[in-house]
Amino acid sequence: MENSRELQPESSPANNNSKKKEEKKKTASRFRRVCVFCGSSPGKKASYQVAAVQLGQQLVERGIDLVYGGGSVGLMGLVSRAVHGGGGHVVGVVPNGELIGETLGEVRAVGSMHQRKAEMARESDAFVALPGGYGTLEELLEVITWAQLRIHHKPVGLLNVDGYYDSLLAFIDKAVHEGFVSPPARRIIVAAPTASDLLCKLEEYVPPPHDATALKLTWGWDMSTVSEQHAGSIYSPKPDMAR
Ligand SMILES: C/C(=C\CNc1ncnc2c1ncn2[C@@H]1O[C@H](COP(=O)(O)O)[C@@H](O)[C@H]1O)CO
Repeated sequence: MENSRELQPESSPANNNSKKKEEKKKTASRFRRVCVFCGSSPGKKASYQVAAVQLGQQLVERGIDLVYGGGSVGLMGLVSRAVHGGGGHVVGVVPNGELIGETLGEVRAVGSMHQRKAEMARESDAFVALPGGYGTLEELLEVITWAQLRIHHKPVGLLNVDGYYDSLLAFIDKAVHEGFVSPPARRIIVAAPTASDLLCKLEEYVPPPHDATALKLTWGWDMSTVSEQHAGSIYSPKPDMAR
């Protein structure tokens, strides 16, 4: 006997509703904004550039805004154009007076490079690093260090395109082995080879437990405005903990 679902015409309201539900399920994210660190150069392999575009497309598909350093060059340009071109919202955080070339979406001017990193971190619910150079590594390691110090509890993802970050991950494993990084702190870094896999892992991320000796620091600025902006934000620690 034919069941009722099979009897529904393609465009029936019942089918449309279930399609909408399916779409919502596929795109729902716990993140409002994700900060992306990536090369101001495109890199030599096409796979790095493809990954930047795919990450942008994944953000749009999941309804997540992009926060980034505001540049239009290299992988930065590719990911921001993918988000903006796909109808997503882009927030570029740029130090006053810095030459950034073409700008897309919302541009936030800050007073210095240090303020830029703080603003990008503060405005985001999670971080993703694509392949990049010194600037990318510095930004990545800073948010990892801030997570270790419990300044924030947001997930940090490494998009390990074509094994670009294998040697960094091996080095960090060595640092654990040699007693300079604790095993729980190693778990701060979430790595995956594709944007889709990485975002799925970040959605499920649970901050590691902290050892009793770990420092508990604050952001170091007045958080009142930010707390209001981020009311109901994910990973908000208990009131007695630093945000
Ligand atoms: C307009 C020109 C260069 C623009 N360069 C940058 N614009 C914005 N943000 C940048 C730029 N260079 C570095 N950053 C930040 O560091 C990361 C990339 O550094 P990397 O050394 O290339 O890995 C990136 O996430 C930015 O936040 C002149 O051509």
